[in-house]
Amino acid sequence: MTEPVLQLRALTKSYGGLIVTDNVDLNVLPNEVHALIGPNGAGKSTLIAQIFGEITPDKGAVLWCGEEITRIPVHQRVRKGLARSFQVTSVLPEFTALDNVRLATLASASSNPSAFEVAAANLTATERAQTCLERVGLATRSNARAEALSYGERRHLELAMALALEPRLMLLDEPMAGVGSDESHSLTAVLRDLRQSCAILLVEHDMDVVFALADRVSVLVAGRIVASGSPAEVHEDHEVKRAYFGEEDVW
Ligand SMILES: Nc1ncnc2c1ncn2[C@@H]1O[C@H](COP(=O)(O)OP(=O)(O)OP(=O)(O)O)[C@@H](O)[C@H]1O
Repeated sequence: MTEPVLQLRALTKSYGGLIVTDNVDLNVLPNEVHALIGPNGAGKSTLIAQIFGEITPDKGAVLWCGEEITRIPVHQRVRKGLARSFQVTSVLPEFTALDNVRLATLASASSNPSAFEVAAANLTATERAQTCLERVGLATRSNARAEALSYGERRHLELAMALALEPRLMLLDEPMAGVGSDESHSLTAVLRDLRQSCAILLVEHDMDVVFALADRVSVLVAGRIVASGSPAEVHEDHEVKRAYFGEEDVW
């Protein structure tokens, strides 16, 4: 059986009396797109932050390829191959698209390099950055300053920056938020291509995107996973319809 790249075991997090993540079990297999859906306030972003290491869970475990990483810092997770798409605000506006991606590659570089390693890394970083920009369809914009890119192009740039880390799993929290329908189609195509390189845990409200991309879907309601399965199975799940959508089928 294929070993999951990521496993969550009974992950639990509360704020005061509010249980935001309630005994969550979830796994992501290599090269699958696993969508995490749920209504506003269900706890999706809090779960992603616990996986990435920005928030420490109260109980439970995060396993990376079978190894427990529940309490290790973010940068160590990144070195292991976990990436989170950068927010638009983390793009450096006065730097070119290429330099933004080159900088992202440094996050996975050695922390104490020799001069030879620095020179080699520089060359490799440029080549790697160019390849990443090509993968997301931004090759012709590599020398444009990030501030000159459209909002949709910047979202593509964030993906290129995450890809530069050569991740085994990419965490994407609402990558389509705020983009128009043309850009949404183009980002969907990019994500479909990316899964050849890595697994994706995708938080997304747009069900067309979820159905176009996901191999599996897990549904989070009030901090609990209420269903998990193929998109078709989840679509037919009565508890999902009741808890998430009311009785109406809005898909
Ligand atoms: N630091 C915090 N302190 C107190 N409550 C918090 C904190 N962070 C999140 N919450 C609460 O936890 C719940 C889940 O929030 P979260 O942002 O994870 O939900 P979400 O599913 O990502 O929502 P959305 O789809 O709207 O982004 C919400 O009720 C939120 O108000």
